[in-house]
Amino acid sequence: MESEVKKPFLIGVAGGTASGKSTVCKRIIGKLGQAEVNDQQRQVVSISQDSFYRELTQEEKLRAQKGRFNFDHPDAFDEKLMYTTMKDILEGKKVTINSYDYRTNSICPNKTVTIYPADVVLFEGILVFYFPEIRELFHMKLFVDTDSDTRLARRVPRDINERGRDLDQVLNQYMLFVKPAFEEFCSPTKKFADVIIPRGADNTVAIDLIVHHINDILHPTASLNGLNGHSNVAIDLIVQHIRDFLSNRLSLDALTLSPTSTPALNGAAINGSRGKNIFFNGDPNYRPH
Ligand SMILES: Nc1ncnc2c1ncn2[C@@H]1O[C@H](COP(=O)(O)OP(=O)(O)O)[C@@H](O)[C@H]1O
Ligand SMILES: O=c1ccn([C@@H]2O[C@H](COP(=O)(O)O)[C@@H](O)[C@H]2O)c(=O)[nH]1
Repeated sequence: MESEVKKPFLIGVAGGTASGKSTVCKRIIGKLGQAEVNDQQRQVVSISQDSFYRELTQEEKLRAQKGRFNFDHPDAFDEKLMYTTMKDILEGKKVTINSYDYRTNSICPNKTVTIYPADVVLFEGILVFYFPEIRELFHMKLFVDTDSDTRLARRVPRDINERGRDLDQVLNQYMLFVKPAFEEFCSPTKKFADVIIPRGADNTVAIDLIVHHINDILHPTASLNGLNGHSNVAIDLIVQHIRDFLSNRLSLDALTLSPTSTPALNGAAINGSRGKNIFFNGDPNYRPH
């Protein structure tokens, strides 16, 4: 008998550099109890767009070493490889992806990672919503929206401590490429997101809502509300939030649905009991910042 093919629910997680994309993915995986599960058994896996940086020419490598190569431009990625890999994942195939080395600005030779078929796959990166064909593959799109001061303040120590850079290099690269490319290519893709997560992993309400949603996908029979995880993400999450809220017997007064949460849901916001906002982006023109 043929074994069952796992066709996963694919979630895109976009956001500027150091916005907290990988931390959000780790937090989701941890809350789903998947962090300690071995690679072959995992139901929820995360893949970074960094694995799809293309190989540089010799001339580009020399520029990269001087901080003069634009790693924030869409051309820095192998779009075709990203697309075929995501298609294979969606067909339930086992795939092999590259490991990327920031210190050498290149793919690690002889080091790949096997991604086994899973129920939920998170694909995170600065430009995961940029390429239309890839964008259309996602069942759910999240945008981690952290202000640029915070992102720069995080990127500087990270690049110095973990990516082998010095302060001048990090700041030059940021001013020359990272900031302009964020404004031109990354930030405009926020409008494609189903859910915008202000403050990334600090936003526990948003993370909990997303975890609930994924749990419903992983355990459909356990779902209290019979929601369809592939359809209206914003409405599903709001309904779940209200159900949880009521079942936890918290004060109804603390929950305020924004006036924009009309049936049309053109950019609804929930103000949670701890004053944490989650934006459900139904409106392409909606911008929290
Ligand atoms: N909510 C947070 N509070 C404090 N530091 C954070 C938070 N989220 C991420 N970081 C730190 O900021 C840096 C970038 O986070 P990361 O999740 O790798 O961002 P991205 O994947 O968007 O580049 C890391 O050093 C991480 O530990
Ligand atoms: O060789 C490289 C490749 C990429 N970068 C920078 O990395 C970030 C994307 O990674 P995040 O984890 O989302 O921050 C991008 O802004 C590139 O500038 C690099 O410096 N060197």
